[in-house]
Amino acid sequence: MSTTLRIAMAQFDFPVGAVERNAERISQMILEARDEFGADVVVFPELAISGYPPEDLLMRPSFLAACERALQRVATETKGIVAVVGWPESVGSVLYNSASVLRDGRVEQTYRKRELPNYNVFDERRYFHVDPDGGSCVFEVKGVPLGLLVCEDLWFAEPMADTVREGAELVLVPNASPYERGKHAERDGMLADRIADTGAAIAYVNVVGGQDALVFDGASLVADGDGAIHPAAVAFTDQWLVVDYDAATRRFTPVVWVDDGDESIDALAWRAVTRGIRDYFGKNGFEHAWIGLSGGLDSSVVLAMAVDAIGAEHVTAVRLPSRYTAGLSNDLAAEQCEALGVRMMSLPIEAPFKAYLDTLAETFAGQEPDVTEENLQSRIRGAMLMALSNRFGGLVLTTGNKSEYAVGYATIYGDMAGGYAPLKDLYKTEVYGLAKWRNTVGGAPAIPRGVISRPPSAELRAGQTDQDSLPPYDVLDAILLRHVDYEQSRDEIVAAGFETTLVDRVLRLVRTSEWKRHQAAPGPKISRRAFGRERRYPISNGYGA
Ligand SMILES: NC(=O)c1ccc[n+]([C@@H]2O[C@H](COP(=O)([O-])OP(=O)(O)OC[C@H]3O[C@@H](n4cnc5c(N)ncnc54)[C@H](O)[C@@H]3O)[C@@H](O)[C@H]2O)c1
Ligand SMILES: Nc1ncnc2c1ncn2[C@@H]1O[C@H](COP(=O)(O)O)[C@@H](O)[C@H]1O
Ligand SMILES: N[C@@H](CCC(=O)O)C(=O)O
Ligand SMILES: O=P(O)(O)OP(=O)(O)O
Repeated sequence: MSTTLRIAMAQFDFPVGAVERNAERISQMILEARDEFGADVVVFPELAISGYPPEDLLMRPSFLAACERALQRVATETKGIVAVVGWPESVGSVLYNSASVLRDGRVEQTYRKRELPNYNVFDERRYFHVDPDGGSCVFEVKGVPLGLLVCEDLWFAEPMADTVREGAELVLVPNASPYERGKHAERDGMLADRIADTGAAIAYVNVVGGQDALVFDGASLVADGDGAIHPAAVAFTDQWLVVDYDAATRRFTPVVWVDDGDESIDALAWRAVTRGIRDYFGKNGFEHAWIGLSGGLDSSVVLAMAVDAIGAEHVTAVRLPSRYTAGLSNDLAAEQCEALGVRMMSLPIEAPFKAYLDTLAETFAGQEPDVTEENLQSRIRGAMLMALSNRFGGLVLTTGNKSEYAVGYATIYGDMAGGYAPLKDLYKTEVYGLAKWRNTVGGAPAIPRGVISRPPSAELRAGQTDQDSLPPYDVLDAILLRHVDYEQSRDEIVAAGFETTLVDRVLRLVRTSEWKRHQAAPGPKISRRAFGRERRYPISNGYGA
């Protein structure tokens, strides 16, 4: 008779640095997996003890010692079940990204990750080593030989091939794989390759949750030994996934498994950003968001995201009209707050603006007004919003999008003020797409139609629109996508048909606004190349192409 293994996959958030809390939850979850699901094996995501990525916490001996103690404590909970738990394993002065097989109250085997990602957002070689004598990890449960790999290992053929050569028929893979657009298809393709090479089945468990500028989607997977990849589990949601694995057929049957209903690009991006907001607030002890609401697209989308993330009762919109603010702007802001049930305040900035101008009048005598006066208004707004957060608690959500960050079209210490930047990795054209998508999700439009149809404007001088200073966003974004996300040079972009002077201008703006991005708030990465942690350019930079 064929053996069936019940496998519980813990697609949950294990916050970075919360070692004691993580260990306690892991211990409870092991018991839950055994007693409620009848699981034979329970698998946790990569580095579940420390959270991922622990960054330079890994340089603190006391942190590493706490992780080791936590793992040993968790091991004592493993009676009648096998648990796979990831942790940073310190051996003398050497550190490994490890996952241990815990059974019968002890650490039975420890596997050390072989492929350490060191590109894009990953920095693992800064901390971890590869064990030259490491080898594969194969262990039996109810007579079925299981293998163990960690995340990046699966993106290469060799570790899986070695593990299967050592006898594994089913390979368990704890992951900390951050979301970015197109990642689900990439993972499916990679799983298909590994199975085509080896014929072994795979259980892929990914962590979920926002961690500063990263958002992990979970979207865990199982794939049968014949290559059939089951639909991903619902993304961005903490949940147990339970499957039965039939050792004879090497196939999985879902027991507790919810497929992702809407995997459209916009739906996933919205859920990524709202999860990012929720976890940034939750993990940093904030409950309330303050948003300067202008009646323009960006602040309107950020407001709707904040409401979806933390609830309307935890969001305040602030209208900060100036002498240049159109009546329509104030009306649209009010319309949205009414539709979403958000409290709205109005703090006109005319009086402080006039006071600044009066105070500077003598110093600026004979000078023509320019961006100086424009930026003053933006800075007054920033100061007001920060004052509200200082007095009443909470965080200011800043509203800049990727197009604006790319070309420096935002005022430093002005509208760049704030703790978290939800749109930081979304080009303006993508923000339009998300606004339209969100309005299809039922109920009254979350983003007033009038906001979507009006031309974008900073409203910092009479009759201003973004297109006075910038090319149309569809053209700008197409150039930025090539240059920022695909690292194309000036010549390549010009060869693709864009006007030379425009390309030169845009690339110069990107180069000369690097310093602004270095001072910008974090925001969730959802593209293939995000500013901040991923695209790390020098500020002082003599390379112009
Ligand atoms: N999203 C919007 O629609 C929006 C909102 C506000 C402002 N804006 C626009 O953004 C622009 C902001 O103007 P800006 O960029 O001239 O003003 P800024 O004040 O944001 O930046 C210029 C200042 O930054 C400092 N600086 C310049 N280079 C630096 C470097 N390499 N290192 C450190 N500091 C440096 C200098 O003090 C300089 O005066 C304006 O065109 C404004 O209309 C757009
Ligand atoms: N009138 C306004 N009231 C509140 N907040 C405002 C107002 N105008 C601008 N803001 C804030 O600043 C950013 C950037 O504004 P742009 O209109 O893009 O220059 C905006 O998203 C609001 O948060
Ligand atoms: N290529 C992997 C690396 C993740 C890791 O090893 O943590 C991913 O992005 O999913
Ligand atoms: O930043 P906002 O909200 O004012 O949006 P826009 O730039 O589209 O006017």
